[in-house]
Amino acid sequence: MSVALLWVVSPCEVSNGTGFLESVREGKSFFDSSRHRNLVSNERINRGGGKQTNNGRKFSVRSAIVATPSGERTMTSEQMVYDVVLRQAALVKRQLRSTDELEVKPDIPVPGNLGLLSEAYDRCGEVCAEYAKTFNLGTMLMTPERRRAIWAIYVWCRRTDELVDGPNASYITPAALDRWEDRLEDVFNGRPFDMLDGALSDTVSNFPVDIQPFRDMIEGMRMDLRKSRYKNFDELYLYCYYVAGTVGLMSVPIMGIAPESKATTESVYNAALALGIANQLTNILRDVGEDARRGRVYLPQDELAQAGLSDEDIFAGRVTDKWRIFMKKQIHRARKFFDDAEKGVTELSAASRFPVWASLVLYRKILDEIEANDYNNFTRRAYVSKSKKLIALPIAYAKSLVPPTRTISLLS
Ligand SMILES: CC(C)=CCC/C(C)=C/CC/C(C)=C/CC/C(C)=C/[C@@H]1[C@@H](COP(=O)(O)OP(=O)(O)O)[C@]1(C)CC/C=C(\C)CC/C=C(\C)CCC=C(C)C
Ligand SMILES: [Mn+2]
Repeated sequence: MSVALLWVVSPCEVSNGTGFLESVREGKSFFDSSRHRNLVSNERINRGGGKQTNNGRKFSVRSAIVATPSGERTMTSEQMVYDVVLRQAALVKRQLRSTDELEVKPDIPVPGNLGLLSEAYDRCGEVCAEYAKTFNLGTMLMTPERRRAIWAIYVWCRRTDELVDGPNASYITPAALDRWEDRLEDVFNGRPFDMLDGALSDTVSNFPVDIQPFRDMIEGMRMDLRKSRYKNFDELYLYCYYVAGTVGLMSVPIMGIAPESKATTESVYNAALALGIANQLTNILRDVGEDARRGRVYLPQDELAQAGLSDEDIFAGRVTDKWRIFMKKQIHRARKFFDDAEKGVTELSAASRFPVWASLVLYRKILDEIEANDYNNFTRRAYVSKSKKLIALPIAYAKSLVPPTRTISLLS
């Protein structure tokens, strides 16, 4: 049945006594206030209006963890995450290889609802334009169907991130995140709660997007609530997958792999995953000081200790030689993930390559800026100036014109 139709009389709205118009109003009010407003109407998720499950949490990559009787894991985070990559790649392979050939189902023209759906997408576009200007500009080259689908996913990710990072973060509990996950299930079942969810419902009914990366992003937010230290890189990798690698897996089914590409689907998904990991590692390296002021240290504890450093050094914010050597290694690792990602961007459909190259080139430059700041990421925020962005964008555009590999790829 049409998403738009279910949207009007959705069981969750009925059971909550909230009507369609109220949901729409929620979506609208979302745009009324300025940058640091509450992106999610937390009312419903906070007050427990959502469906309850018998056993609390349901699925996530955690369920794929193989544990010994003593509770130890027998797989690395990378192996666990690879299962999700294979699952998403298989879903896409079952459909057509490229969304160029993918039949985008037309919205069922229910009078009055078509306009609402397109209004919902427009609102997603507005959020995207406000929060991610350069990226939004890049999406302008994509086909309208893909562009609006990416907007809808962007908005869901942004709202999810805002739950733990936004103005209402201190009220967010694991139970609230469970309800946000129930709401996600409703989105995938064609029962969106508000108009922004409605756009996502429509997107996931048109493109071969698996729900698992979405669930996993919520799992990353749970992790942020319960954890402020990471024992080693394996633990950090899992966190980075949850909050950012997932974005790569959500985006590729929309962006599409070029029909002429001979790269394997898995290799493209691996590259997408790598870009998410690279971005998040960069984000962590940029925000060391800011995170420390919130009592958080994302850097692997064992690597800090090996470098002769501890949390105290980070809280004190001293840029010492030990710190510089440590940071050089961390930056080197992040760059390797960017290198892995680069191998896959060229395989994407032509119009999708530019926004990805643009975001890759600009995010990667943050690492150069950390170096230029002599590794002071305690009190100086590394950022890419407008002029540097202006120089980088034509380079990204030129890269996007390089056609995909035409021979069977050996990309891992
Ligand atoms: C073309 C493109 C970049 C598409 C992605 C669009 C999209 C759906 C973005 C969602 C981003 C988002 C809101 C994620 C929520 C979690 C989060 C905030 C992660 C951090 C992003 C940086 O944001 P910011 O600097 O604002 O962080 P603060 O919250 O302020 O701390 C992340 C670091 C991760 C973002 C991850 C990506 C953009 C992954 C991109 C990967 C692809 C698009 C796959 C490309 C395909 C190949 C084959 C390489
Ligand atoms: Mn954030």
